[in-house]
Amino acid sequence: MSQSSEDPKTGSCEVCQQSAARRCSACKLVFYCSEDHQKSHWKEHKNVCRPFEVARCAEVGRYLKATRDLNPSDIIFTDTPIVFGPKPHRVDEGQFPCVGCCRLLDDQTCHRCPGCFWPVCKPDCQGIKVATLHGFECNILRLRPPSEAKSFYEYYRFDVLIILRALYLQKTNVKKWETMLSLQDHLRERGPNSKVYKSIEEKIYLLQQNYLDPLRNYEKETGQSVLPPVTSEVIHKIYGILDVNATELTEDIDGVILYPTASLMEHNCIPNTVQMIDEKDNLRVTYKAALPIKKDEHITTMYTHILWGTSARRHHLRKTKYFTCKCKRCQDPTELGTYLSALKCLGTENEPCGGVQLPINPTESNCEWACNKCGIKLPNKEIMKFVHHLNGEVEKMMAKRPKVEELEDILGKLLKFLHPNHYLVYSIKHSLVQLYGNEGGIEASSQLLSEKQKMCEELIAITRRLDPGNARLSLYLGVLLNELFIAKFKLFSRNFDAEKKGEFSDTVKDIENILEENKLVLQHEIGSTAGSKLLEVVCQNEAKFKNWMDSENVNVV
Ligand SMILES: C[S@@+](CC[C@H](N)C(=O)[O-])C[C@H]1O[C@@H](n2cnc3c(N)ncnc32)[C@H](O)[C@@H]1O
Repeated sequence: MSQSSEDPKTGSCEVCQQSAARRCSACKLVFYCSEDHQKSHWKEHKNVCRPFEVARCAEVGRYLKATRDLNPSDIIFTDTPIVFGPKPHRVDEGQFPCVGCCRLLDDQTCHRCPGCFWPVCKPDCQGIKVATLHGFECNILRLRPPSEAKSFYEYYRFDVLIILRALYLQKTNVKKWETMLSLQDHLRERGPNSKVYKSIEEKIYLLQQNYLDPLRNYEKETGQSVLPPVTSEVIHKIYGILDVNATELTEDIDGVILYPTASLMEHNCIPNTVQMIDEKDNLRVTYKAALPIKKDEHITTMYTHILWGTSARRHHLRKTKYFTCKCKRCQDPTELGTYLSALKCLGTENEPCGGVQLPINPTESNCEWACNKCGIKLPNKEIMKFVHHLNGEVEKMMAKRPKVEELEDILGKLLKFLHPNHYLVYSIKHSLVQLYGNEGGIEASSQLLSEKQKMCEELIAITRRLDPGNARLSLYLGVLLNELFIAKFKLFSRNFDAEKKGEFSDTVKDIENILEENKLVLQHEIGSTAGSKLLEVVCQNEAKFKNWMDSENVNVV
């Protein structure tokens, strides 16, 4: 039941294996040679066919609802992109995308597309020639009249390219064009008085002046029709649709992808699906159940950052997706018992009482915070200002690839004010565990390894609570499990006494379980470069561990 990058038109009949052109219209994954064979196979196929339907409610609009019980790892659907391209937001400095494949580049003296001279990762980048990627827009970009020298980022406005790609759908795939226009655009919230409207107007002006007007002149001169006429309202709509629905790629590829079915999924801060994008299969996405999903339950995904605290997540969702989230995590001041946003209570006159400050009602913007021990209250504004300041300090530090001492220094400062599970503390500790024992080529002390092990275990516990189905944090968890393995294996091999082999069987089992769990967790990341690299490392570590066991003659049944 595998699908190739372009959905095949024929296959072999599920019943008689003859060549077949009739496809199941629900899942589009299986073929039949005749109606009779399709009908006779339905009793069996219905158990694996598309397990959801599109439903609608006043609160959320359209959403996906399970039509049968689903178990973790069950495939819910796969989707191919409607459109893919550079992010629709301006790049002002730093890295910029290759116009062929959106891989990030940082050297302005990079290779150039021979047609339009825009930056590419390599002269033969696959995307340059693909019509729906750079192929079509290249013809338009090269019509731009020579202009006075502008700075690199002012000239190469990567943010408008995705609109040209979307407009091209009118010519290449009317069905995709119509599907795109049927998606939620939130134009009401993005009206003329909004901040976003003004920035889109600026983009439309640029698009018109530099690309669409020269194109219209070209069409007049040659009598060819390249693109149907388009109004600025339609361009506003497309930007709205992209901002509300598109999936962002953030690793080494820096683009956005709009998928048809995935765009109908509802948000939840505890998502019950995992999204797997296959870079090697034309960015096909597969959604699998991450948690058990009962028939009639909503099938959900995550639009924001799972490691952000409630206030930051809700702010992001309000500003970019125009709704307020009311999920279980958002309503719980402790965020599922993780205390991810909690501050230490400084009590009165900076005399700590040992309690923690938590929002009284986190779904109410501007809610007061109160200590869970002494009850002292603080205004939301004060807390937000303080956390914002600390966040700035952390971002500044992380931008310069800090060393262990610098990370420990900022961690010490954060821990004076924040709960040890606070998300800023989590991010510093996540970096620290990767450096402990790996810096400077010096053999780590057993004390440092024990510290590393303890930190990994604490972070793993938080990660599991936040993301019980490994829907979003599998790479984070994979890194932690790998560092935990390193610490435990080093400590074990140091303390190992060949005379007392039997006493170590629990430790061996424990280490084997960590490796096994990590291989399962990283299955979710197999389509990403970082995930597949880490999986390779885990497999190498497993081989090292087995070799060591063999060399020491340790046999645990
Ligand atoms: C990607 S679209 C999802 C499909 C959309 N409901 C529709 O009818 O086209 C995102 C939009 O759905 C709505 N939405 C998604 N999750 C929601 C939630 N948990 N609560 C309220 N609205 C939600 C918001 O309007 C959001 O901007």
